[in-house]
Amino acid sequence: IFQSSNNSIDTAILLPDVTVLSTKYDRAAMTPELRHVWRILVFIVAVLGIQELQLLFLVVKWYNSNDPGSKTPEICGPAPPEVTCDPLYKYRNVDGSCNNLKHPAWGQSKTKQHRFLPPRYDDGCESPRQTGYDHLPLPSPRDVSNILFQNRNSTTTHDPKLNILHMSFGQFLDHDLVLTPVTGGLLSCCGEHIDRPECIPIHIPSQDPFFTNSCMPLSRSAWTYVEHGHNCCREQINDVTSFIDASNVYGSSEQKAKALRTFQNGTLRDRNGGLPDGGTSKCVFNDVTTDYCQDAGDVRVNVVPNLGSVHLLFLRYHNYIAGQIATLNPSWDDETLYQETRAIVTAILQHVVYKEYLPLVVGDEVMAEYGLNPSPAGYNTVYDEDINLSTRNAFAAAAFRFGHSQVTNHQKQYNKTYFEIASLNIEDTYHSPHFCVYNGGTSSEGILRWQLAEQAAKSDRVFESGVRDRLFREPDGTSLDLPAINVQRGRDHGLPPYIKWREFCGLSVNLSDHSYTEKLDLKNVYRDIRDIDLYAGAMTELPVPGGIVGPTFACLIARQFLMYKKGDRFWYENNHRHGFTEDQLTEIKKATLSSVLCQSIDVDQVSLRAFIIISDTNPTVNCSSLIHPYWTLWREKAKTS
Ligand code: HEM
Ligand SMILES: [Ca+2]
Repeated sequence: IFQSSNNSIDTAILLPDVTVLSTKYDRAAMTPELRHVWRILVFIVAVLGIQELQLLFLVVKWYNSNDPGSKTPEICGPAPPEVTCDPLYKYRNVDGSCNNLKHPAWGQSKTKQHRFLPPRYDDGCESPRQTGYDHLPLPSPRDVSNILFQNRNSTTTHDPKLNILHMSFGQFLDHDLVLTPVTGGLLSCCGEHIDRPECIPIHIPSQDPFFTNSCMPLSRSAWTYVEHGHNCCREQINDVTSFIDASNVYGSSEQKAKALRTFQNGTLRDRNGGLPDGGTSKCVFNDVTTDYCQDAGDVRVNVVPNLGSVHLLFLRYHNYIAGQIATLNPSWDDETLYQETRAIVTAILQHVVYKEYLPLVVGDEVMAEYGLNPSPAGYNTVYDEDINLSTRNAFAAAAFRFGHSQVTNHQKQYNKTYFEIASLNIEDTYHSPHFCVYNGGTSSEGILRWQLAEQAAKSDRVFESGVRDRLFREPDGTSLDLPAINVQRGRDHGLPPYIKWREFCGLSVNLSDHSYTEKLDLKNVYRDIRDIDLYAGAMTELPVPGGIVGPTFACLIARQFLMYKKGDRFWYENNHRHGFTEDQLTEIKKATLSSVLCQSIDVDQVSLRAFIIISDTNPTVNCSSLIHPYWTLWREKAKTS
C-alpha cells in the first residue's frame, strides 16, 4: 500500500521509515501467538481511548529504551542515509540533493512534504479530517463542489486577459514542484474495497446533478511517519525535486535523466519532432498505428494534451540551445553541452515564472510586498542556506490547485495563421497522447498555437464540467470531480481548516474577503465557519488587485515562491562561483516565453506577452522582430574572462 505512483522501489529505499512500520511491525508478519496477544492489548487500550498506532509507538519506545544497543530511539523509523556532497560540482544534482550543502536533503526528490502549519488530523496524527466542530461528519466534498463550484450556465466565463497557455504553464510548473504519490489506483476505492484503510472515497448525494452512483473512488496519498511530540504522524511525500529546476523536463532521478538523453551533443531524445516514446507508461491509444505514450521528466506528461505540448516546447528549446552552444564550443563533450544547456533552460524557466507567470497570479502588489520580482538587471543574490524550500503541503494540496478553475472544456489545434484546425472535448483526451502525436511533433505545435490564441476559463469559483463532472471519464462512463477531489485531498492530508490559514496569513479571521452570495453559499454547506475547508474557503474569495486568486492563496503562493527563490543555491540571479557571468545573466533576462516559442516551434508570429490574449495592446509580432538572448556569450573564452 505504500506504492508510489511511478517507482515504488525508490521510495522504499529513500523512505525507510515507511517500510519499517509496514514490515517490521506489520500484524500479518507476527506469529499467531503474538498476534493474539496484540489483539487483546489493542482491545484493552481501546477502552482507554488509545489507538493501535499510539500503542505501537509506546511499545517501540519502550523496546528501544530497553535495548542497550540503541542510542537514538528510532521511533518512526531510521534517519535517511547521510549524503556526502561535492561543493565543487558545478551543476544541480538531478534528484535535488546537495543543492543545500548544509542540509543536503532539502528539496530532494522522494522526501517528505513540509508544512506551513501543523496537521489537523481527526485523531491528531493520521486519520483524515472528516468531522466538524460539532463532532458530526463534514459535508461531502461533492456537496461542497455542487454548491460552490458548479457552473450553472451552459457557457464558459472566460478570463478577460489570460490565455490557455497561462493555465497550461501553471500545470507544467506545478509538475516541476510536486508529485504526491498515492497508495493505490484512482478507480479502485468503491464497491468491495470501500473500507480499505488506504481508501478515502467521496460520497455522492442522491440528488446529484450529474452522477447517478453514490461513490467516487479516491485513495489516500502515500505517507511516511514523522515524530511529532509523542507520536508518529503521517506526512505525505514529494516524488520530484521541489526546486524550479525543470525536473519535469530532465527527471528527478539519475535513471530517468539518462533515459531521456541521446548522449550526443548534449541533446534530449525525441521522436519525429515530438516527445520521445515512453514505452510502458500508462496511457490509452485512439489509433494503434500512430499513437505512443510520450516520455518526459515527469510521469504525468500524458494526462492531457495541453500539458504534453508544453513539455515538447521545453524539450525543443533544450535541443535548440544545445545546438547553439555546440557551434560556439566545438571542443565541448556531450556531458558539458548537456549540463550547460540544462543550466540555461532552467534559468530561463525561472525567469519566465517570476517575470511573466507569477505576477498574473498574485498581482503586482503581492509581488512587490514579498520581494518576488526579478531585479531589472544584473545579480540579485538572495540565497539563504537556512531556508528549507521544500514544497509545502498546503501549497500542493490546495493553493496551487487554483489553476483547475482555468481549465476549459476543449483541447484544440490552430494553424500558423491562428485558425482552428481541430477540436476535441477534453474528456476524450485524458491520458490519450493521440492529439499530441498523430502527426509527429506538428500536432503539439498546433496545440501550442491554440493556447496562445484562446482565452482561459476565468479563475474563480466556477469549474467547467470537463473537470468537475467528466474528469478522467472511462469508456464505462465513470468519471471524477476534480475540485471535490481537491477538498477531499486536503482532508486526507490533515490540512487545517480555512480559518486557521487566514490567521496564519495575518488576515482577519472571518469571511470579509467574500462577497454576499459566496458567504451565503458557504453557510449553506458548512454548519460552522471553523469547518470550512481551505480549498473551499479560499477559492470563493474575491481576487487580490491585479491577480486571479484571493488573499489567502496569494499569501500561501507568495510565501512558497519566495522560498523557491531564496532556498535555491543555483537560483539564476545568484552571484555564486558556478553561476552565470553578469553579461550572461543580462542575456538570460532578455528571454520571454514568446522568444522560447519562436525558437522552438513552427510559428512566424507570436503575441508579445505569451500569457495574455492577443489584442491591440498585446499584438502579434514577427518572431524576427522579437528580442532573443545572444548566445555568443557562452563561448568558453567569454565565460572564463
Ligand atoms: C487540464 C488540466 C488539469 C488536469 C486534468 C489536472 C488534474 C489533476 C489531478 C487529477 C490531480 C491529482 C488530484 C488528487 O488526486 O489529489 C491534480 C493535482 C494537482 N494539480 Fe492539476 N490538473 C490540471 C491543471 C492544473 C493547473 C492549471 C494547475 C495549477 C496552475 C494544477 C495544479 C495542481 C497541483 C498543484 C496538484 C497537486 C499535485 C501533487 O501534489 O501531486 N493543475 N491535477
Ligand atoms: Ca523540480
